[in-house]
Amino acid sequence: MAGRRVNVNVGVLGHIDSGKTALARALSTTASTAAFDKQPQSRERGITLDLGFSCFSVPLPAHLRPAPGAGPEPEPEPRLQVTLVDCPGHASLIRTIIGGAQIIDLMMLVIDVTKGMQTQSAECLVIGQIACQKLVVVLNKTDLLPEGKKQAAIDRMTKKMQKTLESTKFRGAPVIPVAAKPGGPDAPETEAPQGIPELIELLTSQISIPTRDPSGPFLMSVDHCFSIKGQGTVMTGTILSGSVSLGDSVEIPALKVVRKVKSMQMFHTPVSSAVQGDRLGICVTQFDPKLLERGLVCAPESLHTVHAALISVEKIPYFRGPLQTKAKFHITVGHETVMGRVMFFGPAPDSLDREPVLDSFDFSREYLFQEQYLCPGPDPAAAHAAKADEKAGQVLAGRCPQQQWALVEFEKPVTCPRLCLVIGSRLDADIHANTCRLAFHGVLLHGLEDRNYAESALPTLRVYKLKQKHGVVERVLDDHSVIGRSLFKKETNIQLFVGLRVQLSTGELGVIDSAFGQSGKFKVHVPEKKRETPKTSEMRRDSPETSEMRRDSPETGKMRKDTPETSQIRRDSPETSEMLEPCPRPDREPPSPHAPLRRLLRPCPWHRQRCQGFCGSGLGLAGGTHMMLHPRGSSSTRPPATHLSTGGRFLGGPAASWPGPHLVEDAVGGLWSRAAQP
Ligand SMILES: Nc1nc2c(ncn2[C@@H]2O[C@H](COP(=O)(O)OP(=O)(O)OP(=O)(O)O)[C@@H](O)[C@H]2O)c(=O)[nH]1
Repeated sequence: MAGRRVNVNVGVLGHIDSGKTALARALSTTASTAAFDKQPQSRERGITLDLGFSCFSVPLPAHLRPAPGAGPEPEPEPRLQVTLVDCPGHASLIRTIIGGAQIIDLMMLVIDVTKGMQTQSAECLVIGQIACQKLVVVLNKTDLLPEGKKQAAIDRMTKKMQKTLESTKFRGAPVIPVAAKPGGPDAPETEAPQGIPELIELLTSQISIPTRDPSGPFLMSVDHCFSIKGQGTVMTGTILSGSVSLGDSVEIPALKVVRKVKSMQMFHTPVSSAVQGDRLGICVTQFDPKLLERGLVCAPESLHTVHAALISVEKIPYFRGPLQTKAKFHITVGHETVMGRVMFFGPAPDSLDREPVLDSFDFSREYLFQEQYLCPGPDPAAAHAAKADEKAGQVLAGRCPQQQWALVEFEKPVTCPRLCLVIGSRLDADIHANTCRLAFHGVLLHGLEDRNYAESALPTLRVYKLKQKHGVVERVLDDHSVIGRSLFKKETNIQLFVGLRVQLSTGELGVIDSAFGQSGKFKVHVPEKKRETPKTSEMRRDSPETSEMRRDSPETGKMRKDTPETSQIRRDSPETSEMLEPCPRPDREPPSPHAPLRRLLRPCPWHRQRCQGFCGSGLGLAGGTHMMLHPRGSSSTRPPATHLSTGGRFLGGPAASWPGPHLVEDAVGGLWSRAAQP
């Protein structure tokens, strides 16, 4: 058995034909069964079709040796084994590239020096940013540069690459020139590669050994599977977590098959155990290799097969266009890529600034449904996204939350570990279009294993839509109460809304106290003392100004139906944000926030058939108002817009910040509505 070597995985990524395989070949001393385009199809087509693995080893550099006295006694001649993961460059093989990038510790981005950054080099850089911590840029084919101008051309390209990296997390990464196969394909094999010792020196200086953890469940990503006569079936791959020893039982979860480990090898050398980060071949018996091309092998029952997942999501800035709810993407989860449909959602408005949590999903929190992923900054997609959500009434006052999530529903179940990387892409996009096909990335926070998750799990997901409607203050009863109307129909059971918050256009917050009469009117309690003003009567429903506005404004009617205009107004109104603050009403606790509302929610159009209203939109309260139609800063002499908002729970501004002293006639409502239960 071989002694332990320190193994690191270095990915070789780049545009097609940049010379990745030639470079891996020039660097390697040992090839695995799947290296250097050994597949007959690869040779026929002259391109890499699958991940290729090969390795070289060097004396363990001083900076990687444990300090004297720290850790176990070092071996007499410890070595660093660098496993090269040669990824395909062809655009159609991006899912293989994504799979390869997830098992590497350092990425070599190979650039054809005569061409510079090309489309797939850029995609590889994006993948590297998501999956990898360190980068070395290799400028290949320097032999093709004219002799007299070689150095100047290399310097120019080095500068260009450094500039490209400036806006990435790899800022300041080293750039090195080489010629992996001087003279090209027709050059004699005796033609020595150039710059390889320098590259090896650079790589060893850049490598840092990630903390390897032998504890935790064993998980290995398998990239090749083949049989050896008289021995059994060999699965080769990289250990993603835990460790494995001879005689252990391992499961192939996609097939629900458990087998015992008969023998193991690392680059042709038998070993008795292996840990996280090691490149390994596991031999088992009685398993047909045709059943598994690539996938996962794990400790029995340590992985889950999921039909949908809740993921933390981040848009890839280079992806053009919006990320829309209901859109389908190619979703890569670990080493599997399947089609999936997404629904985006963000934090409730009162927790926009919460720090992102990337290791769990909190079902006890409330979330805000989003028509689209919200982009910060001057991204063109940002404006688009904001508009769509504005239309849908999902306005966060122009703010972008710290974290956004998505529910991904897979077209077929995927087997994956918890907290694994997820990448969403548009692999059907034209590969010649020179655009980034990678749309978003994230972490799988919670997998939904039940096939009937729509009925069993989704109702516990508290995703809401923000809705609003306008109402009218009909008359003032006393300093602390008013009678409102036009929020409810005659037949509505107003009792269900008692305790919900309303906000007046002048800023006072109130709470629905009770029904008033039989015609859908209601009594509002306003804790803050309102100021009597002659304006009150002027602003009554029967004031000519008011009725005129009502008649003439088509928007008014539309607002009542929660149309785009409604949210437009929310955004333009200074009061909007106040509606979203916690409500001061220490003397009275809100009722159970959502239970009474559920009956009144209508199903989300998306889930109508699926889960009978999983993210159903709520109904708004209150009727329309002419005041709402005046944008902020309007020169109109009319009073400011009036808001009467209600919520599934109390949302309002602290008492000290309540603005206006007036109680006015008209109102706008808002509702932070709860997803309906089926
Ligand atoms: N002149 C010259 N040609 C090179 C060099 N390196 C590679 N090539 C040639 O470039 C072509 C592509 O090389 P590969 O190593 O197959 O490129 P690749 O990036 O692995 O290709 P894919 O994996 O299919 O994307 C081959 O014809 C190589 O002989 C080099 O340093 N100089």
